[in-house]
Amino acid sequence: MMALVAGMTAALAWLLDPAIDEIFVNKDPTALWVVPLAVVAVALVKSVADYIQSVQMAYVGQRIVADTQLRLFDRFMRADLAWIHDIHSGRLMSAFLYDAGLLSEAVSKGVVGILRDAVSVVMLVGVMYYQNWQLALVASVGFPVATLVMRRMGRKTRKVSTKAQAETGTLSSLLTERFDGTRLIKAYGRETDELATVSASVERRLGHLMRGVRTKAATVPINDAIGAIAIAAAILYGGSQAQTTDMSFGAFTSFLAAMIMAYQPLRSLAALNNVWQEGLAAAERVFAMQDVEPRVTDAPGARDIAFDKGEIRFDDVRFAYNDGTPALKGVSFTVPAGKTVALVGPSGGGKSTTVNLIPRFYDPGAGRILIDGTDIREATLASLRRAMALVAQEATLFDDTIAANIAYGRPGATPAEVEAAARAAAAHDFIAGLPQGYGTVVGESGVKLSGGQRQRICIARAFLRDAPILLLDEATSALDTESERAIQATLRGLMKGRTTLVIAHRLSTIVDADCIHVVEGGRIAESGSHDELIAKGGLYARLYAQAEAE
Ligand SMILES: Nc1ncnc2c1ncn2[C@@H]1O[C@H](COP(=O)(O)OP(=O)(O)OP(=O)(O)O)[C@@H](O)[C@H]1O
Repeated sequence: MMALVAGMTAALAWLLDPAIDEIFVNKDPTALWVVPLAVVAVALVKSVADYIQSVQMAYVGQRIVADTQLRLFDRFMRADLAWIHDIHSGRLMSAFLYDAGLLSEAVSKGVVGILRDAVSVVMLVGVMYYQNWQLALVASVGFPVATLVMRRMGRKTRKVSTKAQAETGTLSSLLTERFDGTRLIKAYGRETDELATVSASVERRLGHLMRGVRTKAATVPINDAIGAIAIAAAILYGGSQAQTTDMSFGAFTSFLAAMIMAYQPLRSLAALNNVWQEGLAAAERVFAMQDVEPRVTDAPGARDIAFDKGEIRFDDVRFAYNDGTPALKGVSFTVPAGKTVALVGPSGGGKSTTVNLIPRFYDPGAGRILIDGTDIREATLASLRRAMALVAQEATLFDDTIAANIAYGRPGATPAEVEAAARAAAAHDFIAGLPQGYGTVVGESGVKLSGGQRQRICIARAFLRDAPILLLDEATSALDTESERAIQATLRGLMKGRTTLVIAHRLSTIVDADCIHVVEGGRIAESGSHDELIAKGGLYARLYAQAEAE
């Protein structure tokens, strides 16, 4: 298709020769009809080919965007938590939306356009050489200069585009955080300051983009100037030749037309080179993200293990986050099957870290974690995580129906099963009271529900998951005492018969636990039942007394 478009473009230029020589010089009456008809026919074929090519080009480009986005999303979903936390969400978003778009431009306009224009130029230059090779040689002096200009401009575009992308990442992070924190911003009256912060980033981005625009805008006029000089040289040389030799008027006009027509694709080649450079820079960034291999993966020879009892054993587990500061310095404890063990202790002691190691969100630096006597690294990630339900502090909901949110951990659950889980979580009554019942859409992150209602839906989700291990991360910390008591009752139902590891700040909620470990400074400082620990009069007793006083 590309060759057809280019061929037709060259054919139009070539047609000028017979047109002028036969019609105007020889006054041939047949040519008067044939040549215009040929022009129309050639133009028609070119138009149709142009249309098909445009659609094809756009499809190729958009397909690449879509495929890149899907590959990136798949990568992000499988990436390590540590990687996701290290990289700002804005960078992920801008790779997803901005870089993928640049890539598509580069392919749809860049690759295809560059090929098409290059073919056009070669064909038109062919016409020039065919008509008069000496003249063509004179006219070609502009090419090397134009190429040099293109290369310089391309490099500049690439540099500026990388800066603009970095700023796009910063801006999307800023925006996401500001939108999430609207309540905070309003409460502290910081709207004007936030506008200043965002506007600084928007202006910086505009600056980078404008530098790119100026480079791109300068490319074409510079090449035009070079082109004008080359055309002038051709006219000068051609004109002087015409005066001394027998070069026909038609041949010279055809030559000049080919030359002028060759400048159009040459101009766009220069512009396309910039698009291409931007695309290359975007491709580098996208591929760098795609190439990050997750470290938490199925070990070679990992098996699908059906953990049924769920006994959890930590065996001298040590762990440090990426920055190197140790978060766990040798933790050993056991959660017997079906029992409840609580982790308490001062903030930053390492409770959440301990819990995060069980589903292998991170892998320990040293030591082992065993479930039912098997090292969790011997199981596939899927089978390991199937054995547990997580009720986290944040009460994460997606903007979907209540039914879909409850069934998140068990897709394909029947409406009756969803309802049974909701009843067990004491959520059925409030859900039934909503106008759309289980079909109610909860809003972004569940904004349309109260904190307690969100928490109940998360508990219902865990009920439906029906896994032998239950990880509770301060599940009730966001609630008032009354809702907390109500939720505690439903949680007790959920914990029954399951191996439960619970993190709680409110010590009153874990008095019944079979065993309590006090985690401090990455170590277990004390262990025992509530009564034992109170009797001991150590850290737990002090924390408990403090909590009571509040
Ligand atoms: N993603 C992270 N990257 C680096 N360091 C971290 C990260 N998460 C936690 N830490 C550090 O690890 C230590 C243990 O944190 P952890 O969240 O496990 O404590 P915690 O006992 O759960 O605290 P809290 O009760 O306040 O939630 C802290 O010193 C914390 O600063």
